[in-house]
Amino acid sequence: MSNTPVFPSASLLGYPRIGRRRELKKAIEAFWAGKIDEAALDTAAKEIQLVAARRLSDLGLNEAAAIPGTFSYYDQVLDATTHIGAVPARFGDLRNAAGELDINAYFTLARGTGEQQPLEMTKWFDTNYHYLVPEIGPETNFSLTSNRIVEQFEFAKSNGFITRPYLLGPVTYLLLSKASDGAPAGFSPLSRLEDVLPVYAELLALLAAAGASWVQLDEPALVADQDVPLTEIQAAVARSYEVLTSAAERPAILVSTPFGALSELLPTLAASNIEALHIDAFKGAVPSAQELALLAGKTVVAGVVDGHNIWRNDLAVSAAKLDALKAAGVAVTVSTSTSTQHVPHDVDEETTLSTELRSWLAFADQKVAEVVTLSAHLVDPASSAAAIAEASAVIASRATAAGVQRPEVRARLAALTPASFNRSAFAVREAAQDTALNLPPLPTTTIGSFPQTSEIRSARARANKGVITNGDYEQLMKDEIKRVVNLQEELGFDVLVHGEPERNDMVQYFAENLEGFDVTVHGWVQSYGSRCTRPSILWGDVTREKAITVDWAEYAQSLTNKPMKGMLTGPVTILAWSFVRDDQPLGDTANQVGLALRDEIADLEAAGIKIIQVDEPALRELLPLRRTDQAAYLDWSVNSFRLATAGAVDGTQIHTHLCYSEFGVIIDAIDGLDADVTSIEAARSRMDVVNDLEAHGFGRGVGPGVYDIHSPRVPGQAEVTELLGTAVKHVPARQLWVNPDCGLKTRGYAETEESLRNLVQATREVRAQLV
Ligand code: MET
Ligand SMILES: [Zn+2]
Repeated sequence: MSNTPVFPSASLLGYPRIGRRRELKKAIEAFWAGKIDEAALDTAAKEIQLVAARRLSDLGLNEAAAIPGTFSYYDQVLDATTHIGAVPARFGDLRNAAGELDINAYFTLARGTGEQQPLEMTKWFDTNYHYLVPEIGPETNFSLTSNRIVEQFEFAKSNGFITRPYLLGPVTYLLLSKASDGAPAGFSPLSRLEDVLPVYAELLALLAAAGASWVQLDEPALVADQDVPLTEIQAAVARSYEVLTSAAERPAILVSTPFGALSELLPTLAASNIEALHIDAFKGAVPSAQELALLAGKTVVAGVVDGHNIWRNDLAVSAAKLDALKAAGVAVTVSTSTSTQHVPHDVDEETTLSTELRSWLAFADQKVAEVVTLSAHLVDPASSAAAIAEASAVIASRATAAGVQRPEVRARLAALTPASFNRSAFAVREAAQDTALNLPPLPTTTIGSFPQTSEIRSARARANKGVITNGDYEQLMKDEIKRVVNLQEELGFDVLVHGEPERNDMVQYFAENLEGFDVTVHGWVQSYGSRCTRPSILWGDVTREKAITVDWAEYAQSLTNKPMKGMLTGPVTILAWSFVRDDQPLGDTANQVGLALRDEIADLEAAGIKIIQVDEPALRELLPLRRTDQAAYLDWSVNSFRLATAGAVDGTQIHTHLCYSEFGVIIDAIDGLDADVTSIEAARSRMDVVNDLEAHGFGRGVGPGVYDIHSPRVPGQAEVTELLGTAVKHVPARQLWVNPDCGLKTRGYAETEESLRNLVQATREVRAQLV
């Protein structure tokens, strides 16, 4: 590059792409259902991009390259996969006549086909966003097979916006990949770096030709400890940015490193010829003077505004960080710590929240304003002094607001002893539960939810609007519970569930019924693909005023002689899927939730419920990205679950459920939960987890999922039999449970019935072979 363009003084790392009213979800799902064609989908996607660009520009991001080109139809990792042509061989050739991976190929990778499972999905760093895992092997042919990001840039440009195209960086791409099915043992996707880089260079050349002044290469994997040795990663980073910066035609390069401090890799990036480096100065720290000296000549894009949580920024603290950077003599500009794809669009939409609570919050649009204010501070401190003082005043008032600290909650926490966290020995519990439950070998069960039909959703909407009475709503839910119970009886399940029709969401439902939380109306964030969640806001001390789930569980149990599982969401998941107060340790907040759940469990037991499942699908999600921080996290998270469950009597069987992760790393923690039975996602990874369970010597009940519920495909009986066959080879049959990977709420009834029927039939087949 001869002349480096100026990096915008205020920018965002990324912006929500689902649309302010989830327009993308609606368009994509309509496309999948065959209700709209590709052209209509394209029009909807363009409209979302345009609305976002106008909004960001109005909010003050009007320098060239300030607006991030982070729109995606499904996932930013899948975007990279389709751009560089990394289609796993098992899909065959998905390219169209023009040699491109078009939108149909794209969705095939995301959703699978009749024969092929989709790409595996796993969580994106310590967020609740899930990406599609690339499968890379020696056979992978890399070539430029999509121009989508170039076209998106051109579209924005034709409307007057010079955006900053986003691409997942090559090192992170390969570090997030897994070895393909055909790869030899020990194969490392990173070994394909040399073959990937030319495709990236080609893409950069196209972006430059289209007029992009800056491109953002996102390298979050560099802030997380990896299995690959650091020296190899350093070499890969150095090599990547040597190749990419030496390309003749390219935009200026910003490398972004969200989710924590860059530490050992900062000098490596500093030594490269990239033009700008983003650092997470919210979760990470301001780099030392020595580190900053290495960055001379580059623009430092300081992520001082948290992109991952919703609290109003302490502008005084951020301004001090920026001042320190400026004083060190670096060229500094202001940004968010991460993409704001992890927060909702706009606090101002939440008119049902109190003005007080709203004043404590900053969603994506408010974060833009914060970034703009802080960039003004760098130029002229006087210009933003009033805004900074106002933020300080609001944050101070939050500390003493009603409900933020409740003396009775604090007293109860202070009185906990080690005994509050322990049950009897497992052998004792097991004997008591065998007597109480009398289950067959390989007991069958489901994870809790049954399809949330449009009738259920519309009943809830009508009840919320007052169109039907609460009594009517309750009756409709009871009818649904009866249908779900009858279906399970008919299919032959051993342990039943009520189906959770009354729950809009497994966390929000509890948030709505506990003190200390508030819920939003429009606060959606993308979870994966077209799926969005609406995280609740945990802002105060948590208490339970009355029983939450007991009436439903009692009613469901009254319909059957089989055991009915009580169904609760665990403290860690409630925290992980809410926006959580940042003014006290997470462990204290988790224990407050744990105590509320403990009371609920006591009430369920009193109502005659013998099996209680406490879901912790998010246990892995909050795991710190640096190994040195993990033990402390696992300690408080596991303890909060134990606090919730340790009040149960020996004969009550406590289940837990985990999904969305590789479990190897947290298997000790899963063991530490001390649940009697653990169900785990396993079908997408084709039972990988049983090796971990075997190696660990996991000794309690376990149900590795045999049916991937994230895709609409129905697993055949033979497929389930085969998965179970694998499972019994690694886990003693007397410990084994049979269940789907996760709840069924996103599925339709037709495919659910067929899949569950196959599951029960396969179990009978495998049971018959047990001796
Ligand atoms: C994401 S885990 C879901 C667990 C919950 N019990 C359900 O079945 O939906
Ligand atoms: Zn699950």
